[in-house]
Amino acid sequence: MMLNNGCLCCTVRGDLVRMIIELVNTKRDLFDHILIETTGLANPAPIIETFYMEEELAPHVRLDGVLTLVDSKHAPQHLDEKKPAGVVNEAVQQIAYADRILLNKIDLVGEKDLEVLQGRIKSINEIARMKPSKYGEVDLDYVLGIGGFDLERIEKDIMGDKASKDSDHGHDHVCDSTCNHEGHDHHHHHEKHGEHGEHGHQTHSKHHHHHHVHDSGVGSVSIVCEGTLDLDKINMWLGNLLSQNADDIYRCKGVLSVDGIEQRYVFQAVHALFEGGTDRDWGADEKRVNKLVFIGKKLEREALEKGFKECLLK
Ligand SMILES: Nc1nc2c(ncn2[C@@H]2O[C@H](COP(=O)(O)OP(=O)(O)OP(=O)(O)O)[C@@H](O)[C@H]2O)c(=O)[nH]1
Repeated sequence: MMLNNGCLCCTVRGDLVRMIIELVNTKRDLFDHILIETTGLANPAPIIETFYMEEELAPHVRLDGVLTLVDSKHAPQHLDEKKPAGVVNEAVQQIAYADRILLNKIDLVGEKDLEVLQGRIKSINEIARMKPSKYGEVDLDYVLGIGGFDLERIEKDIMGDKASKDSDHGHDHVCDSTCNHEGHDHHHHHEKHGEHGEHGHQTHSKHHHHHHVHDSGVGSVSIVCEGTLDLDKINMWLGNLLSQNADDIYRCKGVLSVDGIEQRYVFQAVHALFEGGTDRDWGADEKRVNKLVFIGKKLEREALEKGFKECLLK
């Protein structure tokens, strides 16, 4: 089925809803997944938002994830395309919203160029998993059943391999990204990254934080900080942050330790659309480490860290 109007926002939303409802009504039980392929120029946000804003869809379908197919050969030139002030180029945007990235046509680029490209992608979207491919050959599991919006998967998504690496290290720091220690304030720009997960964290050991800002102004900021949050303060801070920066915060995910709640509080948001709840209990000996990742435009790490830190119990 084809959506022909080629437009974004509300028009697509209406058409998309009608098309999905039609599929559900005519072919129910005949499909397991629906793949929506956008044009190369599409902003993924209105499509993602459709699944959260259109109540008609909720009983029938749920959004599994956003997969971005990158043409490794031509991506650099698209990422470099300059747009008028305030307009983010589409290639950057499609990477920023992705849960998974398929780095295709790797046979057409050298290893070095591929590494640089991976670094650039990671500087935009630090949490999307990336996989190189030729002719789009990839296990179906990589592209279906992503669970990019599932609250149960938040921790895995935001920490990836880091979760186990960090706990293996047994870090005993109270707070790493919001601490005021001198000398730990390093910024990564990931010019030479390998695969996701091989993030060089061992070398940065204790106090790492990330502040990735791409030329387009789109990047990721993560906060990893042990401590317990005041419920009212974190509620207020996160609520205000997401509503006041609704256009600029594309996606965010987090696991929080909140005073008076025995379970971990997990959340994810797409612009101002927020979804959160408790998941498992904190372990008796488990360090209560808060982890948040923001992907968006004009993110100010210092301000985010400061705001977050003010929500911690003194
Ligand atoms: N060398 C090489 N060629 C590829 C690979 N994947 C696809 N192609 C070729 O690239 C050409 C264009 O395909 P794509 O870039 O995938 O085109 P597309 O973006 O799907 O096209 P539209 O959906 O119509 O925009 C075709 O001839 C493919 O066979 C790859 O991994 N390596």
